[in-house]
Amino acid sequence: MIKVTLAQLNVTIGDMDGNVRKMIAAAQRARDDAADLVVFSELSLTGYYPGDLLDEPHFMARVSVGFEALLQASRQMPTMHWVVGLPAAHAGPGKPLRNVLRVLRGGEVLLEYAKQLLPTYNIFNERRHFEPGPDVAKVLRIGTEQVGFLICEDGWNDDGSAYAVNPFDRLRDAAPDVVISINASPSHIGKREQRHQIFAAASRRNSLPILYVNQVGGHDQLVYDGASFAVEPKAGVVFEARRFEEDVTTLRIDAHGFKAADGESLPAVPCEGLPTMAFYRQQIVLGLRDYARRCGFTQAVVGSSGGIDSAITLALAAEAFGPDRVTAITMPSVYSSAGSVDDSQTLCDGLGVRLFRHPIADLVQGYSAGFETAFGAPLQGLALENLQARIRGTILMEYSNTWGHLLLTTGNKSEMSVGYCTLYGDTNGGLGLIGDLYKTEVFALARHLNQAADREVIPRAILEKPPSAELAPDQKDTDSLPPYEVLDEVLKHLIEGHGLAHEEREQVEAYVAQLVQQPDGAALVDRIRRLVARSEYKRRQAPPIIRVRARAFGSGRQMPIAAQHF
Ligand SMILES: Nc1ncnc2c1ncn2[C@@H]1O[C@H](COP(=O)(O)OP(=O)(O)OC[C@H]2O[C@@H]([n+]3cccc(C(=O)O)c3)[C@H](O)[C@@H]2O)[C@@H](O)[C@H]1O
Ligand SMILES: Nc1ncnc2c1ncn2[C@@H]1O[C@H](COP(=O)(O)OP(=O)(O)OP(=O)(O)O)[C@@H](O)[C@H]1O
Ligand SMILES: NC(=O)CC[C@H](N)C(=O)O
Repeated sequence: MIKVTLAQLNVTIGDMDGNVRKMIAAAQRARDDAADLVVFSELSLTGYYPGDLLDEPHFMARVSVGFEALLQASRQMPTMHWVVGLPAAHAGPGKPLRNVLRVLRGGEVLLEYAKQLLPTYNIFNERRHFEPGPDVAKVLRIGTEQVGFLICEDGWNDDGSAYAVNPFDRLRDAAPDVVISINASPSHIGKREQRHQIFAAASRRNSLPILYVNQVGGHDQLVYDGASFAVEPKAGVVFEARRFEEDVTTLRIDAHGFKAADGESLPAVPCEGLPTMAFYRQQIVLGLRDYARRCGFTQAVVGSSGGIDSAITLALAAEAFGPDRVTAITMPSVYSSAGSVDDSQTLCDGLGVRLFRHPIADLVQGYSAGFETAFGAPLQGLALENLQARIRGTILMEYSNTWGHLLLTTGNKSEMSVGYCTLYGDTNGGLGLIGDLYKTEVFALARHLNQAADREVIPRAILEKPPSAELAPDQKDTDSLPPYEVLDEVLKHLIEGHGLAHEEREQVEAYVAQLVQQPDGAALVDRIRRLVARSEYKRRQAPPIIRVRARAFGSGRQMPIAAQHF
């Protein structure tokens, strides 16, 4: 029997000093639990993923200093093994670095294993910096057990579908008693269940118990949900760590599998994860909190239109920062409905968020007059519509500059897909919270927030009004776009592809198949396809958004702009 402590930590990319402090604190807890080893996540020393910081000599010099500090700390706890992840120099041909795991004890490195399968798809880009490790299993005796090692993607090819190499093959030959897998696995809807399924299958096929340790926390657009777990060949997933939080937990491993630190059996792990909207909420709140914390923001500002997008953005910001740290600004123009101000007031009163009023009619008039004087033509049509959005965007940026608030942009995935937003206007901002949610999902999230709180967090008037940009008289989104129920299904078909879970994919494909049978249905799909392609330039200039789906705009969908898309 050995005791192992999984250290699911929220490390910060590049903060080697802070990460080492966190790792040492977790190791001390492991020592207090009399653990034989403490396991940290993939690239735990640097945080995942450092990107081109890996090319900076200063960065790698700080990695060396941090690693020395870990070695030094391991001398103070001489009987315990530390499993740490870091980038390490590679002397052979190819890239100068490898993504490695080292086992330390008493100030010595007992083993080094280099990641073999380097993900370079979707949001991952590891082959840009790392050379793959050789197809060799590394196993070490720790106490009574033989322990084998894997790093994240190494465990994702046991069905042989993605790479020529399957690291499980060599590992199975080496026949360890248990496998430690260190990971940095970002979450999106369905990801936890996908991990369980892949690792339960690999555990069964190879007859190997596996302990899977993930990092937790938000890093730019990605959120890591933690949810580290243990899986046994026969029983499947037998343990799960906390989700969206740090967790340092000690388990026992023996010939019969995993047990709690005191030898008791572990509570059952539910198969089902969080319902979709509860998941979105937690993912976004953690993503925002960590983004703001790491960038030094303690307050946020949002333009409040009385519409659903700004309402949900304000509600999530109030949850992440606390309502007293969030400012809303309502900026009515001559086209704004009375509801835009009144509903904003009701919303902000309910949230406990301060609402400022800054009408823009005079500014619009002043700009228009200046334009006409200078150029001899009036501002009209789309240019006049966009001017309102840009004046609002400028006021929000000036507020942000003056008081140091993070401006949250409110675009959802439906409008970002088709470019239904004004550049340098409502796209202004530092971070988008709902940019990976389709408009129909924004409504569903609002209903979820109300249900969960058992009150109208999002007032009924906001939930029930037809979406409108209110930039022209009696304007409705449906004047320019198909109803969101239709648009969203077509967009999922065009954008999400294999990122959709099986059931949702079937639903979407069936919907689109029947739509194209309708008169004008095929033309509508074509029109939407063109809108998506043509608005790539807007998405390239848009702020980062928090990813909740497998295929989010940003690094996960790298499309050319000046190109023929179909
Ligand atoms: N490929 C390309 N690369 C770089 N720039 C490109 C470009 N194609 C056009 N452009 C430029 O982009 C600009 C046009 O884009 P932009 O100024 O944004 O304006 P535009 O896309 O023409 O109009 C904004 C649309 O969004 C709608 N809207 C606005 C605000 C809020 C909401 C809402 O409900 O949320 C909806 C509005 O009703 C209108 O349909 C022009 O300067 C054009 O030259
Ligand atoms: N009258 C307004 N006062 C303050 N901000 C506004 C106003 N109108 C628009 N905005 C800002 O611009 C964003 C885009 O708003 P718009 O109403 O044009 O479209 P939307 O995508 O339907 O958003 P929402 O559902 O929040 O209304 C809003 O979310 C809000 O941040
Ligand atoms: N860091 C990694 O290797 C992550 C890749 C892996 N397939 C995941 O998303 O979990």
